Amino acid sequence: MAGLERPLLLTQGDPAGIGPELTLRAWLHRDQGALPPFAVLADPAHLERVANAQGWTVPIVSVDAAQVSSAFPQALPVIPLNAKVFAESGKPDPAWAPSVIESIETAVRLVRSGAAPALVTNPIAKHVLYNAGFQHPGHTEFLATLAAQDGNAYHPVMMLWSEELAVVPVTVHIPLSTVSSALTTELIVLTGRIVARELKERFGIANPRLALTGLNPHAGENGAMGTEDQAIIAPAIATLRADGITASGPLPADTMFHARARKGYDAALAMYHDQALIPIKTIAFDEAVNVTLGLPFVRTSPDHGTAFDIAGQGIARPGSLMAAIKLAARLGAGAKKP
Ligand SMILES: NC(=O)C1=CN([C@@H]2O[C@H](COP(=O)(O)OP(=O)(O)OC[C@H]3O[C@@H](n4cnc5c(N)ncnc54)[C@H](O)[C@@H]3O)[C@@H](O)[C@H]2O)C=CC1
Ligand SMILES: NCC(=O)COP(=O)(O)O
Repeated sequence: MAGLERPLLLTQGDPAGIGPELTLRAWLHRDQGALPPFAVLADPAHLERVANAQGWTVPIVSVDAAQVSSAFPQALPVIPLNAKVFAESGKPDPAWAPSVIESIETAVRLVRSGAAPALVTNPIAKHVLYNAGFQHPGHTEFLATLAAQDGNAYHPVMMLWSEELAVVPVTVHIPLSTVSSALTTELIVLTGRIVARELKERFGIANPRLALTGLNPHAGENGAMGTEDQAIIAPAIATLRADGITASGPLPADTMFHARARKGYDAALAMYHDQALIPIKTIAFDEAVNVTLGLPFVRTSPDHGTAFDIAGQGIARPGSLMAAIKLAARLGAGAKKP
């Protein structure tokens, strides 16, 4: 792929999920998908077992970061983890949590050292990691913690992006019952500023148009169906506009995702996880990409999860992972080497 001088790094994800087989599939589809060179940080023996179980011919080669691009045309380059993995597809086990975490930490270290322009994370199952003591809600927050090792603070923003629609949940992995208390004008303004800045700088949209949902039915029906829309969201929109950002809303969430409405904005900021993710996964499940904004490096991921129900059956579709690889390459092409 033109413009990308360094290879991308993929993390292993949950080794019992569909990440390993999708990574193998992405490499097999590398030419027809016009994918740039990438390596995966994983246990090569585990990947070999997954490939053999499917009867797929995928040569796997252990490399260091400097050898990835030259190895990629002939074999799937793997940067080996210290942790060994004996996972069974479809059978999640917290025993593999150290390998999952090692893969993410190593990928971030390599990206920050300049060895790679971007990372693409394979899906992790949050509850499995929590059972092993993992303290972060998901990748998004963990990556911000790892980034902060440089002494700066980062507010990570989750954006699900596709050609058709981009959505941002302002609150992310919290119980629905706590959304109202977590939602503040400051949080919405901070999120909106990051989205506007990165749509401009990373996605090349000169004047990004943001549309903000309300929280309540009919965006609160003038306060009769809830007060957050007028008391919290409307002032945030006023502040964003005062910043010079094109922002509309609060809009009733039920009518802002149909095809005509989508033409009116570049990103929809929704107030909670499912309000944002249901429309994009309905419209573009096989193409949408999860991209983290607000970090000092590029990170993308497929929109789906570990899909333990189909892992190891060879039927998982690689479209979203391949889209994540392509978007990482596009955004990473502009990333400066430290
Ligand atoms: N970026 C990440 O690390 C993400 C991780 N997750 C994690 O994944 C786990 C499972 O989450 P679920 O809600 O069940 O969502 P999921 O996306 O894993 O699965 C939902 C449904 O979609 C199907 N599906 C998913 N990806 C597919 C693919 N590539 N091809 C064909 N079918 C596919 C599955 O078989 C399942 O029926 C959770 O523990 C969650 O934490 C979920 C979303 C993103
Ligand atoms: N539903 C999206 C999701 O769970 C992705 O989370 P993250 O692991 O990318 O933070």
